[in-house]
Amino acid sequence: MTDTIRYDRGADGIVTLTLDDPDQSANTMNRAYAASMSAVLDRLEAERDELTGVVVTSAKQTFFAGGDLDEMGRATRADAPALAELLGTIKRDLRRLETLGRPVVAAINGAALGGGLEIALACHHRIALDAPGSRIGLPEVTLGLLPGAGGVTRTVRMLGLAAALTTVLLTGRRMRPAEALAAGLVDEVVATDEEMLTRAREWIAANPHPAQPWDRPDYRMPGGTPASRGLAAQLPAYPANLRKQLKGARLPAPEAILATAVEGAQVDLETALTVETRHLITLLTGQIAKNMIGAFHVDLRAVNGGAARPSGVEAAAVRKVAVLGAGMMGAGIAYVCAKAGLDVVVRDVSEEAAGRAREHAGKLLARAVRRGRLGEADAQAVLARITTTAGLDALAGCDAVIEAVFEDPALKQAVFAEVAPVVAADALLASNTSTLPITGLAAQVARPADFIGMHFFSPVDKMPLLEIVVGEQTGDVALARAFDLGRRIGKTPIVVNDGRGFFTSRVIGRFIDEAVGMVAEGVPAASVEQAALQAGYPTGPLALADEVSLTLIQRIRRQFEAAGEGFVALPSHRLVDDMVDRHDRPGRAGGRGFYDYADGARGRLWSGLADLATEAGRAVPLPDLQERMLFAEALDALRCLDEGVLRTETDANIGSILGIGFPAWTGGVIRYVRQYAGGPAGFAARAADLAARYGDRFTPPADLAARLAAGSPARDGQPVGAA
Ligand SMILES: NC(=O)c1ccc[n+]([C@@H]2O[C@H](COP(=O)([O-])OP(=O)(O)OC[C@H]3O[C@@H](n4cnc5c(N)ncnc54)[C@H](O)[C@@H]3O)[C@@H](O)[C@H]2O)c1
Repeated sequence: MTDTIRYDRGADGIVTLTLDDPDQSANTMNRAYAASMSAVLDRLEAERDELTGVVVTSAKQTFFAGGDLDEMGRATRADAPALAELLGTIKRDLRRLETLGRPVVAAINGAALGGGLEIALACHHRIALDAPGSRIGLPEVTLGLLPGAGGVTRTVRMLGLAAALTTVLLTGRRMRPAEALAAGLVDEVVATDEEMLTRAREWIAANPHPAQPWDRPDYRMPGGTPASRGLAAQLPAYPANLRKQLKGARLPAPEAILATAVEGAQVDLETALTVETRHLITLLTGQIAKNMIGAFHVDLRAVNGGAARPSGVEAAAVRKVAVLGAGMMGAGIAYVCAKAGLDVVVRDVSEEAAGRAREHAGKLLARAVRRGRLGEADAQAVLARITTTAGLDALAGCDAVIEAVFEDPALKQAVFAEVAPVVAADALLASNTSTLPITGLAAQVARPADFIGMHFFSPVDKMPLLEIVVGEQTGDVALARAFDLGRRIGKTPIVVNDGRGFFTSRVIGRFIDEAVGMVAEGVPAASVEQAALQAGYPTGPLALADEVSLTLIQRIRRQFEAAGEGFVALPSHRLVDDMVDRHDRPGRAGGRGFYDYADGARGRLWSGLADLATEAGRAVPLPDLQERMLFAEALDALRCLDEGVLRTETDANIGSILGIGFPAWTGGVIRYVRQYAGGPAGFAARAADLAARYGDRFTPPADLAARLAAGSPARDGQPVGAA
């Protein structure tokens, strides 16, 4: 088997273990690692008397990437014994390392996430290099897993139960080295490689006989053990607090992490490590970890790697961006572009209006400086890259235009006509419209091949998705350029074909329609909101509708109706009209919508809602409430695939989770169809059942099961949304 760890013993008796898997771009906890680590430990133990200490470091850009997700993502119940054995070997060797009787220092030269940090936790001292992009943490929970190479066991013993759970294990936070230091995960942060190795040697010299805290006779768990009086009094509240944090959603990984931590804190270290393995294997062989690994490891890598970028197309890199409109979106787009090192010129109707983009950037930058994420000089440099104007001259030389004026086709066309003669002759022309078809907008533009949709999400600095919309005349160079620009500013770009609302705005509309429709039927609004949160949606649909604004929802629907194009009247339309036209409840910005708002904060659901329903207090079972929302979106996503709006399932899955809050446990909207109990056929049967009860919009595509049959994964878990 490949040797993945180099062993070098210096004249000073210090052994440097260099993690360097020759077959992979990053080190992972695969079988080759396990075999190499066993061999290394045999040798360390044999040479112990001649050794001064050990430094563990890596030859890769990242220190160590973590578990072998490709293998873990395929695990079935039949693989459980082999997995348990592999985990057992990995943990036994890390235990041998920390009980070697010689000082062991982790020289963390890059990202140490998951397995990487778990190796470092088995060292006596951790020094992290403050490398750009370096992140430290245990993000397993975000993949539906738990840290199973000692990560739960050691963080609980190092930080205490409460701190380990709330700062590291349940958040899955990927921390910068300075944050990891503050959280107590590393002991030192240094600026250079040399300093890291010097400090490692110094620490070894000063600590010839170290032991892990938990191996010392006087060890006390920080914050007490579950048996101690203080913690015992708080423990019964933990599951309830977790439920509250998850807004009632039943997610197996956080629950398993809590169980592992509490159980492990009550037993000796060896037993705790076994408890961890047992819980990890349950998660690994279940469906939800597969869904999440599929989305956040496989799909995300494919999308960011350029699966949708036209291959072999050369596209000149964008250097100077014109942003038209300094509203909420324009200001956000200007900020992310400047932050990525691009020059930005923001134009609005007046100097004052345009200036809001700089104010917005100034606020975000000041916050980043306050939080220690950015130096003052760097912040000033970002701000200096943003120029604002009401004129045209400053736009000269821009090689991309991103338009974010009001959602009005005539206005959008007018601003493009104004700026096109001023910017570079081959500048990319992009609109951030959220619903208007790109082909229609391009019709009035001089260079339709360079025209494209770049649909950002609010707030732009936080939301990772970019939906690139290809119009009928959009050329491959424009697509490649938009894609490269998206990656340059740190976004995950999916690529879709044109259509009203494209993919994301259209499908999220079905979620809101279905929820509002249930309120119109007489389902209590609070039940609808709670059902969505328990299904794993990050926000209730009625709160979301208020956020979007009911006036906008009404306007978009009327545009759609006017355009014909297969418009279907829905029960929700009447309710939205009632809210806006008769009761003056336009949504959050207007201070009143489904909720009341005071001083910008969301208050209670409006008490008048029940009076607008056709029936009082309609009882719909919880699984139906949840699946009406999930299915409404999934069925429309399938239609998007049929109509060619969506080009790939991968884009659908990533776009649905990152853009419109489709529950992450599903692994994305099409994976939801595939992994539903009984596979696509089971999904189709349940859709037919919903159609019989609630309306034709749930009728599944006739050949769904056959169409999705290829590559359909075996299903061996239960959907949690209906729990
Ligand atoms: N709000 C969202 O969540 C969201 C999300 C994605 C896309 N969008 C789309 O982004 C666009 C802008 O939305 P927003 O929420 O930022 O709107 P906004 O109302 O906050 O800002 C629009 C800005 O455009 C400016 N403007 C108007 N006419 C102009 C002109 N002739 N030249 C230059 N600037 C002009 C206005 O002064 C205003 O500052 C819309 O097309 C919208 O559909 C919005």
